[in-house]
Amino acid sequence: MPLLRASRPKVLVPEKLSPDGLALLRSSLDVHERKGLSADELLQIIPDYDALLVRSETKVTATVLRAAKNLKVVARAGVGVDNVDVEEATKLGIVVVNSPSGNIGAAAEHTIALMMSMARKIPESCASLKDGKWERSKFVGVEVKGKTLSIIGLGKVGLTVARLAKGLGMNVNALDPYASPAVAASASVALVSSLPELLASADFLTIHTPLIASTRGMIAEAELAQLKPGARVLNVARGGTFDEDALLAALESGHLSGAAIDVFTSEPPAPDSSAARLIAHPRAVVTPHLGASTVEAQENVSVDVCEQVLEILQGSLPRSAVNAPLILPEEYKKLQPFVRLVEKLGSLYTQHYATSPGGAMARNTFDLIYQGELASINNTKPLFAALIKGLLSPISSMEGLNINIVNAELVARERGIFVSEQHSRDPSDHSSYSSLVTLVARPPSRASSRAPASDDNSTGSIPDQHQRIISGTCSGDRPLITRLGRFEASFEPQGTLLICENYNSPGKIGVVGNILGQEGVNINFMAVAPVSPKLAVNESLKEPFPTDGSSQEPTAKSQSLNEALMILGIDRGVPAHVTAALAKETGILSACAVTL
Ligand SMILES: NC(=O)C1=CN([C@@H]2O[C@H](COP(=O)(O)OP(=O)(O)OC[C@H]3O[C@@H](n4cnc5c(N)ncnc54)[C@H](O)[C@@H]3O)[C@@H](O)[C@H]2O)C=CC1
Ligand SMILES: O=C(O)C(=O)COP(=O)(O)O
Repeated sequence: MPLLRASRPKVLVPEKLSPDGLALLRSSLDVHERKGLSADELLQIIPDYDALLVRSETKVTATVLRAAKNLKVVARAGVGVDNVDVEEATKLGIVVVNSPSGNIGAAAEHTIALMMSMARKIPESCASLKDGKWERSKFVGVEVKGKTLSIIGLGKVGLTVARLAKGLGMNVNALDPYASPAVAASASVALVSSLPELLASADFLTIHTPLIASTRGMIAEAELAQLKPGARVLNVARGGTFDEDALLAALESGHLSGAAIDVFTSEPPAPDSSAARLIAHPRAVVTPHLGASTVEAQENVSVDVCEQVLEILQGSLPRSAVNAPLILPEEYKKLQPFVRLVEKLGSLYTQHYATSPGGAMARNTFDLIYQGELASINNTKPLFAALIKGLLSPISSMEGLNINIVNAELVARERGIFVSEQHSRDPSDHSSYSSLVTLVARPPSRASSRAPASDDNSTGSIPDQHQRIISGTCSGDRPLITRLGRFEASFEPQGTLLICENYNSPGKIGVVGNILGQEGVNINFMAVAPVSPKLAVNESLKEPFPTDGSSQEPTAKSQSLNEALMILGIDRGVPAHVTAALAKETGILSACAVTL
């Protein structure tokens, strides 16, 4: 049974986040806002937390992540994740999510605001006037209309800047190896194929790429020299894309008329650094990383990542995981209930077959068969991950095991679990259900005689009844178990369930009810699952019912149409001695409690 932590999951928020998102968390999580933590303090307290919510200031290093024993998610309330060691998070199975579009408009508008401020010398004329001066001739600017704005990186922010600049009457060209020509054309942006070509045409140059290997130091001395004398540059993306020494030199030499900078290599910049001298330069317009700092953007990103934190802590798919396989929104909608279902199949398997008394013989090779509409989904990685999580979480402490789409394959490999995923489009296989998922645990002899996770049985037909098989479907969003071993079932895999295999004769419900009553256990619902006629063993193998009142584990020979499963939803877990006592009752073959 999973080891549950007594307290509510804890979320650490070491930076200023909009309260709109945090309010979503407070009803189910403990939210601790701890602004101004030092790196050491963060390291000290991080082991306590299940989720960490950051903006750009907190450095989520490998050391922090390794110390974060309970951490399931790092949520970046913004776009850039360069302050998070995503590779280490991936290794540790920690999901990193961001808000890929919540602050795009804000960053683009800030870029335009800086461009206009620089063109019309707003900051310095404002400061002069506040200083009591009236210096009209000193602050003659330039117009942007008819000028060329050159954009490096025509992604979400770059494209929004392009559209705004077109509205100002600018000519816009862009360099981006991954930009769609159709999208660029629709925004009247001319795509150029080389950086020298882009630089040569720029009156204003702006960069909107992430800080990655190919963009670090991208605009250095040689590139600045290729700009027209008097050109102006902007950086609202990331410090480090421009070489700050070279930028300072180009301003000081007068080659550049201006630089507008929102982001710096080190934030806040060290007092004697080039960045600090850039900030002090009279022709630099600077802001302290304010691109995303609007009320609207902060609400957007806060709500976006807080929703994802909730989703992840509830075991659902995050919509914007940075370190997980991409899943299309329409697939997400279709897959989500099945992710829950498959996790339940795995957990039910482990608790019912692998860890229940008499079921200890572990099997590690599984078929996971998708039938019906589900068979047409190609990206089933979330389902695979859900299975691994379901199989393993009942036998691992929740603290130690943090399985998700990021690390599921690695964990499965390490544990020697092999899963062969099969897609069956044969309509006869899933009868009345629009989609059906079946988990088959292969018997050890067959499992060991084949290569792991290859795909024999590729037709998806269900193997024989001697295997441990669980099938399920979704009714709307509700998962439903439709088959458990030989039994045709229909129950929701939710809460604590007592599963008794018994001879289908009168009085069994009363016997079980009595024993549970003595333990003070309430029964919330009951379902009976008969043997499916299709799945019953050949009648010739059938043995007579025991007459001595003893009950035994069912063998292949004793399996018959006269057996049934009784599934009771109960209000608490039952100790092992109760299931043992139940299994000793006449006509009850086995009893097992599972928590799903
Ligand atoms: N100052 C601030 O407060 C904010 C800064 N940002 C930053 O803006 C940047 C852009 O964000 P988004 O537009 O959302 O990202 P995005 O991923 O939508 O776009 C980035 C674009 O850069 C292109 N790119 C990557 N490497 C390139 C290269 N070597 N040469 C040319 N193009 C290249 C990509 O193909 C992509 O189209 C990020 O660094 C982000 O962190 C975003 C929001 C606020
Ligand atoms: O979203 C981004 O990439 C940003 O740079 C915004 O940073 P911030 O959340 O304002 O610290």
